[in-house]
Amino acid sequence: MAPPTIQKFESEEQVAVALAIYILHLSAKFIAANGSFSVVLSGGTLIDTLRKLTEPPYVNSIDWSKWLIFFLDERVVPLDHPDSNYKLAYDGFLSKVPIPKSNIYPIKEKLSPEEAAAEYEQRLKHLVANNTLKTSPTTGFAKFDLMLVGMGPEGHVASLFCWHFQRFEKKKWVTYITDSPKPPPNRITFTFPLINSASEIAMVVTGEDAADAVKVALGKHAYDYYPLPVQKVSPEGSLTWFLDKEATSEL
Ligand SMILES: O=C(O)[C@H](O)[C@@H](O)[C@H](O)[C@H](O)COP(=O)(O)O
Repeated sequence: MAPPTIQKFESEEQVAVALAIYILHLSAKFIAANGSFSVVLSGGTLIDTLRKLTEPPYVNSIDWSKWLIFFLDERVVPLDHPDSNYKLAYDGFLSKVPIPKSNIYPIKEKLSPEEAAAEYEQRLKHLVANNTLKTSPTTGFAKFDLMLVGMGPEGHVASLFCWHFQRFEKKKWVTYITDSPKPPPNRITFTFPLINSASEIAMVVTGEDAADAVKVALGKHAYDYYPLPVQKVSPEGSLTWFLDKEATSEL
């Protein structure tokens, strides 16, 4: 992988603008090349940081009909539950842009975490088989155009946490956790091999809660210790960090 691009901004507002411009360009590039743009969303504060995309001039400059939306991790709750990442994304972003409903891929309800993970993985494999999604020629995993990844204060990404075995998964595309240290406990999550097969990953990290983990991941001692989950994000394509001043305050 090429070294990551690290973009630091004075404020979260500036991160939101820069992220909108970055996504706008990628959307145009991938749609011109393939006729579609596959985007994977995290939960958390990322959804609010996408708000500029729902406003002029960005909202009118994107061919939303070509977007495909997936979820990097999801809480195993009904889709209208306050803990649902789908609900968070729908209320804060998806309901404000004209992406066709059939292009949005939430988890299936009323399944156990294990069943929900297996079902999502099967659906992704089906979308690869019918050429809706691309495949990485090197890994054989699905190759998403863009993953928008947030980071927790202790360095987790997706629902891949420190001291939990899911972060070591090598074969599955999607796995599950029933004792997530961040509530709620039942979740499904993309695995690192699937995450790292992506063309583009944006690590979007704002706020002072993230400063310690940013220092570990990007500071001069980054490789002296056992890596945080965020340090395992290393895509075949490009990795771009979007950071505000608070998140970089310990660097
Ligand atoms: O289910 C979730 O909570 C998320 O998908 C999770 O992986 C999130 O991206 C990070 O925890 C960062 O969250 P914050 O941006 O809110 O700190």
